[in-house]
Amino acid sequence: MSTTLTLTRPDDWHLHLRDDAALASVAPYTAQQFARAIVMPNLRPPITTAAQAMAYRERILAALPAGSDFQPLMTLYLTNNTAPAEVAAAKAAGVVALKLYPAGATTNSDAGVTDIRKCYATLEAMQRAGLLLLVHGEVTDPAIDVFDREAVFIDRVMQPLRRDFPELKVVFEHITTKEAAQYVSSSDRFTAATLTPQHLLYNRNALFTGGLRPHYYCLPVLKREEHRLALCQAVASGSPKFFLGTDSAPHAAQLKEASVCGAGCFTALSALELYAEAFELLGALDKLEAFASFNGPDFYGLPRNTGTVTLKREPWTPPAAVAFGDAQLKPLRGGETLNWKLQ
Ligand SMILES: NC(=O)N[C@@H](CC(=O)O)C(=O)O
Ligand SMILES: [Zn+2]
Ligand SMILES: [Zn+2]
Repeated sequence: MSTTLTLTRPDDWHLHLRDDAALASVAPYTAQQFARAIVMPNLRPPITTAAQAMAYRERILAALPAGSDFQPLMTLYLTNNTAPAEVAAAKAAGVVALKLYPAGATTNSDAGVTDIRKCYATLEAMQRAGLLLLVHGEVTDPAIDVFDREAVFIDRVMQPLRRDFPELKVVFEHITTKEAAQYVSSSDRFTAATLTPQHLLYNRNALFTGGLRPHYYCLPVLKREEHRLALCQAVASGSPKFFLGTDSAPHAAQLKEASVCGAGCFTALSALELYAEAFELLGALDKLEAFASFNGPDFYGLPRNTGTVTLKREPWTPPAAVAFGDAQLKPLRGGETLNWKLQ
């Protein structure tokens, strides 16, 4: 049994950093674990222009600890009205991707896309410019069961999108089902997926263990065990189409522990430790480095990082709560023992 794991410095390809005091509270955790992160644009109001993305980037850099070399990779929030000209401006500003939120699908998605066909000219411009499309892959049709919304999204949105823009690079974010794992596995080189630690570690029972557990509630919601197993198989296969994206999504504890609980799990504080636990349970620790450090940059067409990080088998307990601006934030597995520790 190995007691030390050394990896090329990893990146987080799906992250929520929020803004203002919340940003200042959470950015240091990610900067400690990762060299780069894809920063989601679902602020209020959303980041929809290159100029807003550049200003947000400056606020992120200002929130980092002195001496940190962490690099935020910026994204725009795709709307029905995103102009093709904004794609050119985004490209020039170093923005790497646009994010598709079906309107109403998740946290801060009300400004999202109501019909993907309204975005076709913009998607065409992205395909030409080489900007990626990142997708929250759930339909919002209230007639579709919440647990089926990802699978139905594949038929209704993903298939037509892939047919109409075959060379647009698409990341199916935070996949949660065997249907999505299968779809991405059998797709061509223009499609990939991110996986969160919670969807590799837990099935939907975690939401109901001894009572309702709001800190395990995120979207897409945790699924049945057969789906978790399919996700585990996908990452254990070593396929380069799957890579690390925590979807760490901080919400103040008082808003999680409320009659209406916001969707999102905060995992940035111990992300690598949680992934190491998942890969160890799978007997696939040898696949962790490619998942965390190679597959993402290779798909995005960015250089791999240099330098390494080390995880040690060393039991520790992350704090049950940390500061989140003036509020509190409860990390997933806070107050519980983890077996791996980032050095
Ligand atoms: N994953 C979540 O449950 N929440 C995310 C939004 C998202 O990634 O869908 C958030 O911004 O809070
Ligand atoms: Zn999402
Ligand atoms: Zn997210």
